[in-house]
This record gives sequence, C-alpha cells and structure tokens, in this order.
Amino acid sequence: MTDRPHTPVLDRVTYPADLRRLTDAELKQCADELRAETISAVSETGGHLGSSLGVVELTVAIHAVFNTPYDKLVWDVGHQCYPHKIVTGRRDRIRTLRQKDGLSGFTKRAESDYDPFGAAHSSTSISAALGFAMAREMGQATGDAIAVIGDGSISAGMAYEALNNAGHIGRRLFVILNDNDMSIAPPTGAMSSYLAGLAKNSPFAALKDIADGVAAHLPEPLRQGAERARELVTGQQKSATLFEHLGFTYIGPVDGHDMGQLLNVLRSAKARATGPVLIHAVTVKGKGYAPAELSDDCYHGVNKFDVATGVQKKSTPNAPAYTNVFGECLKRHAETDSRVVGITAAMPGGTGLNILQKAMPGRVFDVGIAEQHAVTFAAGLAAGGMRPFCAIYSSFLQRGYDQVVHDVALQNLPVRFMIDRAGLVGADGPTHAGAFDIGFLAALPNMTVMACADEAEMVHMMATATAHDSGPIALRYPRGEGTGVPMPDVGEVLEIGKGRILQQGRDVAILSFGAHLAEATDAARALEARGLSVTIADARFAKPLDTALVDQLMAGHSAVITVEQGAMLGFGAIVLHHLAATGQLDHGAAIRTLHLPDRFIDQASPAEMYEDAGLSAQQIADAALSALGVASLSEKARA
Ligand SMILES: Cc1ncc(C[n+]2csc(CCOP(=O)(O)OP(=O)(O)O)c2C)c(N)n1
Ligand SMILES: CC(=O)[C@@H](O)[C@H](O)COP(=O)(O)O
Ligand SMILES: [Mg+2]
Repeated sequence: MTDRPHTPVLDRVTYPADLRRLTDAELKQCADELRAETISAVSETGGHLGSSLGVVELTVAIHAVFNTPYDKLVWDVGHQCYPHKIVTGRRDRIRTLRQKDGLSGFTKRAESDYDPFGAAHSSTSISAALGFAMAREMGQATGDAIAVIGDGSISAGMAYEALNNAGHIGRRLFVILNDNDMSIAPPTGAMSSYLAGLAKNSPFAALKDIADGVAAHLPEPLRQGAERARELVTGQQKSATLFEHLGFTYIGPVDGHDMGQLLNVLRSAKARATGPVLIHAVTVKGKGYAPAELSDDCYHGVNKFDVATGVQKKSTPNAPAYTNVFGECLKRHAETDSRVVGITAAMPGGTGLNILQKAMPGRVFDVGIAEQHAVTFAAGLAAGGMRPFCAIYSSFLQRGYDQVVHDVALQNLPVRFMIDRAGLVGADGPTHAGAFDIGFLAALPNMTVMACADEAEMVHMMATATAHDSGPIALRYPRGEGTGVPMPDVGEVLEIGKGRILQQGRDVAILSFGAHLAEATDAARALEARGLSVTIADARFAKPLDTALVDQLMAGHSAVITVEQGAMLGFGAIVLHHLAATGQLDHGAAIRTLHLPDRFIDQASPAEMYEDAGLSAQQIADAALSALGVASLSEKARA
C-alpha cells in the first residue's frame, strides 16, 4: 500500500455531474489530483500508466463540458481510461484494475454506463462514435458522440474508413486526436510525420493567447477553428489540413494539458458544431510523472512500482521468454540468410523484433498499427522472393484474417506467421486472449500450423519455418517464460506434420498441442500416482495432423485426451474430424478434447484463467479418469 495522495477536490467527485459543479480553477486542481491518484493506483496494480497520464486534463475537460453518459465518450483502445474510470463512479475499485474479479484495464460496457463502447484493440473509436451519432440522428435517445483516438491508433486503416464515412455523412461528431507523438514504440509512418508537422507549424506559444480568449471571438460557424483564428491574427495563410479535405472542421493543435484552453475549445465546439469536428490535442505521454516522461516507452505498460523512484517490481526470470527466443533465433537466421526479414504492426518490443531491428535496422519493417497491411505486405515480400516473418499477437491477427486467407493462403505464399500471445494472457483479459488462431488458421488450405511445447522446440520450429518455402506456416507460442529446458545451439528442421512421443504408457494417452505440455506432464504424474500408465505425446503440428500418431494412441490406450491453449474448434476438433472420418469414433478408445470453453474469460493470472477454463493439471487428470470411468481426483479428495 502506498501513501494515498491528498485529493480534496477529487474527493468531491464521484460522477461527472460533480465535475460540472466545479469552477474552472477547481477543475484544474481536480486534474492535478486525478493524476496523483492515477499514479498511486497504478503503482499498486501495474497497467497502462503513460497513456492514462497523458489524458488526465482531457478526461476532466470532456466530462465537464459534455453530458456523459447521455453523450457518448468512446476511448480508442481504452488503455488510457483509468482517470476516466476514477471520475465515473469507479474510484473505490480502481486498485483492483486488471486483477481477478476487479476492474477491466479497458473500457467495458458491462462495467459502467460511462463506457458506452468496449475496446482494447485499436482504431475502432471513430466508427463506433459515428454509429452513436447516426443513432441519434435517427431518433434514438442519445446525445453527442465523442471519439478520443491516439496518434498511433489513427495509423490504422479502419480509422480512415471511419473518417472517410464521417466526412461524407457530414453530421455532428467530435473526434479528439490525442497526439503524444508516441505509439507503444516511437510512431512510424508518413501520417505520424504529417501530424508532427501540423503541431510544429502551429506552436502553442502563438496559439495560446488566441485560444484562451478565442471562444468569444471565433467567427461563425466554428469551421475555421483555432488554427484559422491564428491565420486571422497573423495574416498567414495555411493550406487546409487532410482532415478538412475529408470534410471535418479542424481545430488545433491545442495544448492538451492546458485546462483553460481545453475548456474553451470544447465549449466552443460543443456550442457551434454542425458537422464533424476534429480537435487536435497535443499531449505528453506519461505527463506529470518524471520517471514516465523520461523513460523510452513513457511507461506505456508497467508492473507495480515505487512511486518515489519509479522503480518497477520485476520478478527474476526462471527461463527465457518465448518472445526473446524468437527474436534471437530470427536474428541468427537473418545473419546467414539475406532473404529473412521481420514485419511488425507497431509492436517491435512486444514481438521481440526489436532484437533484429537493433542488429540490422533495415531488415525489420514497423508498419504502424496496420495488421491487415502487415499481412499483405508480407505476402508481397514472399512473392518477391523474400522470407518474411510476420510477427503479430494472436488476437491482433484476427484483424488481418481476410488478408491471411486471400493474399497468403490462396496464393500459397511462404509467409511465416509468428503468433505471439497465443493462449490466455492474464491481466489484459479476453480482448487479448489468443484463443482462435488454431481454428482460423488450420481451416485454410495450404496452411501449416505449429505450436511449440517449450523454448527448445521453438528453436527447432524457427529452423523449420525458415526452411519452409512451399507455403505459409504459422508458429504459435504463449506470453511469458519457457520451461527452462536446455537450449540447442542450432535448430533442427522438423519433418512437417510429425509429432513425437515423450513417454510411452499403456492406459491413457495425453496428446498435447503447444505450451500446455507442462500441465499435461503434471497431469500424467498425478495419474501415475493413481497407478495408471500414461503416454505423453506432443503433436507439434495441428496441420497437417500426424494421423499415424493419433491412430497409434487410439489403438494402444483405453482413453486419449487432447490438450491445447485454444478455443474449441481447434486442435481437438481436427483430431475428432480425423477420427470420425476413419471410423475410430465408432468403437475403441474413449476420446476427450480439452480446450477453452465457449465463453470469454475475464482477466486474472494465466493460471487462474486456465483453471477457470478447466485446463489445470488436476482438471486434465480428472478428465482422463472420467474418460476411463474412474472416480476423479477431486471427487476422491471430496470423499
Ligand atoms: C489492433 C491493435 N493492434 C495493436 C495493439 C497494441 N497497442 C495497444 S496501444 C498501442 C499504441 C497506441 O498508440 P496511441 O494510439 O498513440 O496511444 P498512446 O498509448 O500513445 O496514448 C498499440 C500498438 C492494439 N491494442 N490493437
Ligand atoms: C494496450 C495493448 O494492447 C498493449 O499495450 C498490450 O497490453 C500489450 O500487451 P503485452 O504486455 O502482452 O505486450
Ligand atoms: Mg500516442
């Protein structure tokens, strides 16, 4: 527990209506206290601190000016919503953020009326806000719609689809561009440079005086914006911004930490807007907390930390993380093969591609938050003779699925998909769970799907993927550490579609696909303690399936249990299809498929989430006993 900050004004605020009763001076003080409260809370929970600190003034100003929750405030990604949660009735639970049974780390409709639209994947806010605006125009009882989107998130195609549509529709809508010149990593791309240019060409120093007093003097309609007001004063003509060409009124850039300026601009915009308005607020990621402002990642995502020093609490690793093993392997392959390149959609650190990026900057492409483009770009690279490794988290690859189907699989192009965060990820919860990739990839003709059981297997699978030029291949692996097995110096190219038996038994076989092999092995030990003889097998490939291995397990045991870290139409389903097609379901061994249940699982530790999913070692052993017709371990314990 940290010392709680002194927050006399914030203490008077439970809901936004309380903010609307404060004077402007009190709102400013409230923002300062809200920042301190956010730092204090996240120091106890960990989470997305830097982004939240950057929007403290925006949060207070928006809720003070607009009539939320009747007006709909849609945060893009939602990772910056902690101050918003504090002033929307959730301060008493803010120290449960991202924990089991606690507040979600993102906006979530089920949690509050003040979260009108859930998020966690980026670049959806303008589309959703436009939907609310049109619902209002079509007679529904809903007020203004306000989307707050970051400069990183506006790099995604979906944001442009929405701007294009909103500009065409021309109805009243507010988009606030929260431009802190940062994504998770420094932002890349031409749009980022464009926004930086807009900010640079209109420094606040020139704007501030105007904006502070601008509300009363702006010409009607407001379409000229503060930027246009500057032109009136200075006499300098500026060409229209991209946003104006798209049909928006552009206001800005404004200082996103100057409460007076924000209140003036929002009040003016609210009073006068008749069509879509984009307010360009320049902010600082990590604002007001020196350790965050000074760190390279602006404390985008932090562990628990000491408020006085900013030092984060990190546990000592027991084994190398899969992400790092991937990054190191890729670097080694790139050193000997000039065709090897890496592609990331704005996650160089998260995917481990920063390792190759540091060693050979020209061999890694950070394309911005643009998974769809990343996949088709990789397809083009493959068609052009390169060996592209497209490293995308499992849940974010969902956004590029048509590209995987249409651009990669259909053309049988050798793109190597490196699918990090496969399986349950913990604190980020269901939005980030890598649940579906086995099923959605294995459904595709030409696709090979591997999952590594440990970090040594990953080294072999990286060698296999590098050598595999005959079509697309995917390798899935979880968030976090490997198991601590000895690491081979050189990876062996595996035979495609061939699994392995780790231990031969007689009674029951556990056939694992991927990183749940450790739990499968623990389950085997529990079964052995009951006197059973257990086979442990690692499928290595979901597609092509090692059907000979499956047949052998079915023939030699009374029960076969499949285990995977994925949703129900995944590895187990593939095994069942094979068994059904070959008549092996008609008689013989019992079969049970253990997978994630058909529901979304709320955030907790990965172990708790897997327990919730019925995939703990004990639950696997219980399933095996039940398949054998023996009383389960938990039943025994209860008896
Ligand atoms: C589709 C998708 N891809 C990647 C991510 C991972 N991600 C979360 S926040 C973020 C950076 C967002 O940058 P920005 O919008 O500028 O917000 P900031 O953190 O700077 O406030 C990224 C890449 C995501 N949430 N969704
Ligand atoms: C908000 C978001 O999408 C990312 O910041 C994500 O939380 C990163 O997750 P990892 O910590 O697993 O890289
Ligand atoms: Mg940003």
